[in-house]
Amino acid sequence: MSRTALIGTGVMGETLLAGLLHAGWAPTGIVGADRRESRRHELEGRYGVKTEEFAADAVAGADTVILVVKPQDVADLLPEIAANLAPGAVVVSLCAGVTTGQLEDGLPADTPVVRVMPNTPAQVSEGMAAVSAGAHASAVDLEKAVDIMEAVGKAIVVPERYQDAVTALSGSGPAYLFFVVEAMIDAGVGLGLPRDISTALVNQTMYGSAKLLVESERHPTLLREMVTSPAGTTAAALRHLEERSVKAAFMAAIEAARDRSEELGRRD
Ligand SMILES: NC(=O)C1=CN([C@@H]2O[C@H](COP(=O)(O)OP(=O)(O)OC[C@H]3O[C@@H](n4cnc5c(N)ncnc54)[C@H](OP(=O)(O)O)[C@@H]3O)[C@@H](O)[C@H]2O)C=CC1
Ligand SMILES: O=C(O)[C@@H]1CCC=N1
Repeated sequence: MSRTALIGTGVMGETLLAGLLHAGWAPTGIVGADRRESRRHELEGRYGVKTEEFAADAVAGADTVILVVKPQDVADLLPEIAANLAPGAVVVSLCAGVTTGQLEDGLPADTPVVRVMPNTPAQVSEGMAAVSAGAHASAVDLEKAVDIMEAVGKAIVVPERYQDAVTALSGSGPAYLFFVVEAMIDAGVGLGLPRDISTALVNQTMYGSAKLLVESERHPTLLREMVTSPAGTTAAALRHLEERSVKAAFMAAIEAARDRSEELGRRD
């Protein structure tokens, strides 16, 4: 029976764990590693998976090892798992900025490594992941990572040189949209709406707009123009956003995220 080790069970690790189980993966085939005892009990109780305190114990006998620790923790983790990695095991890293080359350098020679950038909508099976093969990963190894991510949403294969941009766009992307949602809810409250009513209006507007964008397959500019009546309310609002260079601010913000991803990849 195949065994998957999940190293790091914080926000993204738990998202993936829950998504895989929801997609029908057997809990007996997954072992999680978490250093905190209370967290291990929580995960075992909630998901029925086995857990280990030490990553080295979790990877022993695993054919797939998924790394979901903070990028800053990767350097300490690699020697720990390298010693116990089964021959031929694939290492799938979801860690922002960390390159396949850095991972390969810290793992036994020829270890197949796949770099993935997921996002949190995977919690509701609507994730978007980009997947890139390392130097020793075969097509089968790459497909294994794609299968894992397709269990919790969509996945595309991209050249690794795109990964920092992907991280900035779809990895961090949900946070930008939630930021816009927060701003709109606060604006509604500012206009005198009760917060629960403002929240219901904005949440469904966000959901409906996303669905319309995807299902209609129309360009967002067209969809925006459909809302913007001549000399109407939307035109008045959009003029304010343009005067305040909101699009440029988004571009600069996403460039900053890309730069930070590159910087995380330069850490020792
Ligand atoms: N959150 C997101 O939306 C996304 C996150 N990612 C990536 O996922 C990774 C995790 O992020 P996130 O889940 O947000 O962070 P969290 O801090 O929530 O989770 C990381 C977890 O890893 C644990 N950990 C660290 N070292 C070890 C170890 N040696 N053995 C076992 N567990 C360990 C941490 O434990 P402890 O608390 O004890 O340190 C923590 O529980 C990052 O690399 C991030 O770039 C990628 C895309 C999206
Ligand atoms: O903020 C971060 O660094 C991680 C990577 C992408 C989303 N969250």
